[in-house]
Amino acid sequence: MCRDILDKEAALMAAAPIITSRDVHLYYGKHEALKGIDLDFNPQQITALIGPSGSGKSTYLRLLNRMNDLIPNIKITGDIRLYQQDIYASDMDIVQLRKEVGMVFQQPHPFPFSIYDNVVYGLRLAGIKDRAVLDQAVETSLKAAAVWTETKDILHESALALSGGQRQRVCIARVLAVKPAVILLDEPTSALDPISSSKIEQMLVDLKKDYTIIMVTHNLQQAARASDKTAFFLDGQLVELNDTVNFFTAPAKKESEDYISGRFG
Ligand SMILES: Nc1ncnc2c1ncn2[C@@H]1O[C@H](COP(=O)(O)OP(=O)(O)OP(=O)(O)O)[C@@H](O)[C@H]1O
Repeated sequence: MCRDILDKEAALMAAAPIITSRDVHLYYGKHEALKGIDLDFNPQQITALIGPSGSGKSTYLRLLNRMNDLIPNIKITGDIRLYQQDIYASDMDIVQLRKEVGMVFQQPHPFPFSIYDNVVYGLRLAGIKDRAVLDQAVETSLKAAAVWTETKDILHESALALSGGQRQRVCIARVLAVKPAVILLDEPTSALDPISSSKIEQMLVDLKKDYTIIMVTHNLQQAARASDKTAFFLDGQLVELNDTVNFFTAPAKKESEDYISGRFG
């Protein structure tokens, strides 16, 4: 779908945003959790979504690959586009959308299969059976996710036997294997120890040359170290989107300054 309509390379060369969102509102029943979000995401950048608990970061992130769709009593208005295509259009192929916009969750939960079978899961779903193609995808994806060295000799052992940090990197490899354009991460390191967290952080920085990365994080140091742009959410609104360096050194809004200096949240 999307790639056929607007060439990905052209979008990259023009540095046009890959995802645009305009006046996005989301209601859980009567509760307005997002109150008119305008936010774009550029290729080859990491954008950190930060803000206090309940400010709407995860809700917004999940909108970008329609993970909220099955929640009862939900109402979404506004316009969200991937490669200029309305992802909430009635003819949107959601399987294809989720291939383009992959998601990594907070808890590192691989499937209860081998490491190999985890990584090729999406490819097999897409009908790919050629062993050489699958083998190559496993190696490339595990290398890109910085977990190849630890797993190359145990590919056919259970992914559940790995440490939390290794499991999370296998989950990231599983997403990378289907070659998405965008990777969404919802607090990907909050369940991990500092060493595992920093490996994942470094890996994301290495990956950004090939992806658009959008990450919810509560860790302000992580946002400051790893992201190019920071989007600060408060009470369902986007208070400020800024270059990360500017956000943390000279925020444009008083609420941002209060948040990063620990005055609330
Ligand atoms: N499935 C749901 N049903 C009803 N209300 C929800 C649901 N998910 C989130 N909310 C509400 O929407 C608001 C935003 O929640 P959301 O989880 O997006 O915030 P967040 O900024 O990601 O918070 P946290 O940092 O704690 O994860 C909150 O008031 C929350 O209670």
